[in-house]
Order: sequence, then C-alpha cells, then structure tokens
Amino acid sequence: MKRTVFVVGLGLIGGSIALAIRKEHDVHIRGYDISGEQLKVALSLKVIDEAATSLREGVEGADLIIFATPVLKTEQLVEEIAQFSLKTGAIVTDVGSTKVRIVGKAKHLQDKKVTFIGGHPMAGSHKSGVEAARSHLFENAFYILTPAEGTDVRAVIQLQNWLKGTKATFIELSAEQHDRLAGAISHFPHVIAASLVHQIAKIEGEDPLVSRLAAGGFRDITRIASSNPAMWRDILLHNKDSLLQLLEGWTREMECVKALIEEESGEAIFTYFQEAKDFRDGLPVRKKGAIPSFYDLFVDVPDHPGVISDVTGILAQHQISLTNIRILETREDIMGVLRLSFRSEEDRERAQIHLQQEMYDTYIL
Ligand SMILES: NC(=O)c1ccc[n+]([C@@H]2O[C@H](COP(=O)([O-])OP(=O)(O)OC[C@H]3O[C@@H](n4cnc5c(N)ncnc54)[C@H](O)[C@@H]3O)[C@@H](O)[C@H]2O)c1
Ligand SMILES: O=C(O)C(=O)C[C@]1(C(=O)O)C=C[C@@H](O)C=C1
Repeated sequence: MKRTVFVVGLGLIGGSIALAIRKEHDVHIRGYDISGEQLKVALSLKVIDEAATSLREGVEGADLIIFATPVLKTEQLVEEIAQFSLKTGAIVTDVGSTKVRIVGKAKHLQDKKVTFIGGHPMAGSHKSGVEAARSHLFENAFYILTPAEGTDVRAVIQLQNWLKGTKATFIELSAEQHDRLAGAISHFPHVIAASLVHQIAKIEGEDPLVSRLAAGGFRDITRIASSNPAMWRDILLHNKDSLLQLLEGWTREMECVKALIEEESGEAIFTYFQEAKDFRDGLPVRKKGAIPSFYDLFVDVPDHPGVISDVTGILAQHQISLTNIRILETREDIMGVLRLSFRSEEDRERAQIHLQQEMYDTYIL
C-alpha cells in the first residue's frame, strides 16, 4: 500500500515540496488549504491526489505531515493536531521561515508517538500560490532542519529521505541559531528592501520622475519587496527579538556611514565599499542561498518585434535550455539588453557561440 503524505497549505512552498516528494516516491498525496481555490488548482495541476476537507480528516493515517502555512498559522495548527488521532511513527514537519515559536508549540505532540522536526528550505521566491510551485525550487539550496534535543536520529534520516527529491543540502541547527541567522540573511534584508521602496515612494510625491528612473540597481535590491506582505508580517512578529537587535546594529552602521560622508573621508568610504565587495565576492556562488547560482549571458538586441523569439529559437534549435529570461529596462529607448540564465557554464558557452554566429553581441559580466 502506498504511504500517505499530508500537506497543509498548498502555496508556493507546500506545492513545491509535494512535487519534489512525488518525483522520488510512489505516494498518495493529500492536501488541505483554507482556500478552496488553491485546493482546486492543486488537484488540477496534480500536485495532490486528494483534497482533505479538514485538518482532522487529513492527518488520519498520514505517514508524513508537512505544514506549509504562514508561520503564525503553523504555530496554531501544530498545536491543534495534538487533539487528533495521528499514525504512530508519523513524522511531522514544517517549512516556516522562523523556528523557535513553531518548535516550541510542537512540544504538544510529544506524547503522540510521532516525531516533530522543524524545517526551512532556504529558497523561494517573491511569488505565492500553487501555480508558482516547482519541483526544482530547492535544488542546491540549504534545507535547515531543527530537531529538538533527543530527537531520534533515524527520524531525521527518514525525513531527509522523504525530501531527497528537493535536491537540497540538509543542515541541522538549533531553532535559536536558525532564527538569529535567518533574521540576518533573510528577514532583515526584506525590511531594508521595503524601506528603500518607501523612501522612493516618498520622493515620488515631490518628483514623479524618480520612479521612471528607478531601474538597474534599485530594481535588483528591491525585488524581494514584491513578496507576500502577510507572510512577512508574520515572520517579523515571530522573530521580533533578532530583528530588533539587527535594527539597532543597522542604525549604528548608518550613523557610521553618515559620519564618513559628512567628514568627506574619501579613503574611508572607499574602504567601506571595498570591504563589502571583498566579503560579498567571497560568498559561495555555486549554491543557492546567500548568492544564487546564475550562469547569465547578456545579449544586446535591437528594439524590434520578434527579436526575443529569434533568440529563443536559436537556443531551441541547439537544444539549450534556459532557466530564465529577462529584458533589462535600463536601455529600453535605444537598444534592449536580454539577460539569459542557464543551468550550467557549458550551456552558457554553447549559447554564446551560437548567438554570436547569428551576429548577436553577447557578453558575460
Ligand atoms: N515564499 C518563500 O520564499 C518561502 C521560502 C521558504 C519558506 N517559506 C515559508 O513557507 C510557508 C508558506 O509560504 P508560501 O510562500 O508557500 O506562501 P503561499 O501564500 O504561497 O502559501 C500559503 C498557503 O497556506 C494557505 N493557508 C493559510 N492559512 C491556512 C490555514 N489555516 N489552513 C490551511 N491552509 C492555510 C494559504 O491559503 C496558501 O495557499 C511560510 O511559512 C513561509 O514562511 C516561504
Ligand atoms: O528569493 C526570494 O524571493 C526570497 O525571499 C527567498 C527567501 C529569502 O529570503 O532568501 C525568503 C524567505 C524564506 O524563508 C527563504 C528564502
């Protein structure tokens, strides 16, 4: 008989995990979502095999239960299932961006003969919903697990085996360390991105030209400000202490920068940027995580209809797959720049050769 996986919350992450599990296991996937629409889409996209009508019904007989709901909800639901009948030996996990409060609530499951292991796949997107789910979303990303002290190591291995289709790299942290680090590398940057957008919105009130000029660097650094506000509200509320500490540190940092500018200390300003560049350039680039792995190729294209299909046609003709394509807006009035992303260095090299043969100017940054 097939084993049963129950996914609660069929959005971007729940859907992607379900697809990744299906790739490696012959399982029956049951889903539950508060939104009937998401459930319907998940069924029609074959992300799940069956829709549960309630949490109680969904957990029944499930071998693996995954919470992929917003973190405040997950905290409640993990406690709620403690009143239901759960299969002995089942593993319960979650994918929430915060861990301390969720893992704390999982203590209610201690007497239920199941094992709770907190989880957080460190990859995602600013998109939401099951339509955006992809089985390869977590490929090469870190997948943090936060088993509580004394957790049976066999359960941790079992969970990693369930999740091997994610092709992520598993790493174990305490829930506290997780929240401190995720606060610094993920939660806080989202606050900064949103604050930069607010700053421009205020300036726009005085000079509307500013948003038309906001391209390149501004767009890159604020992409994540387009993320789901409800999700980020919950994360900030959950990770309050780490974020308040980070905000204090950041305020001090900005005071230092302010002083450097006021004093017109050219050398110190140079060092400030140089040190940041050295650190960032030294971050691992072949993994998803702090810096995603991109094999980008830039192509100058004249601004005329059909040019994108010509470029993609050339790639298709040589069976080169793209992982992403984007028109950079900086030069829209003169000449377009296409940014093509590939899965490997080899794909990028082949694309460059074939596009150059067709007289396209290409370059790698
Ligand atoms: N988006 C990311 O980049 C990312 C990455 C890693 C982890 N996470 C975490 O994954 C979780 C889900 O995020 P997402 O991006 O998939 O969000 P999403 O909005 O795409 O999906 C969340 C789903 O949960 C459903 N839901 C909400 N309340 C519910 C309830 N009470 N019962 C059942 N379903 C309910 C929603 O209807 C929605 O379909 C969050 O905890 C988030 O912190 C997100
Ligand atoms: O790529 C993005 O859009 C993300 O914001 C993904 C991101 C991140 O901050 O890196 C967001 C939240 C998660 O908990 C993990 C990954």
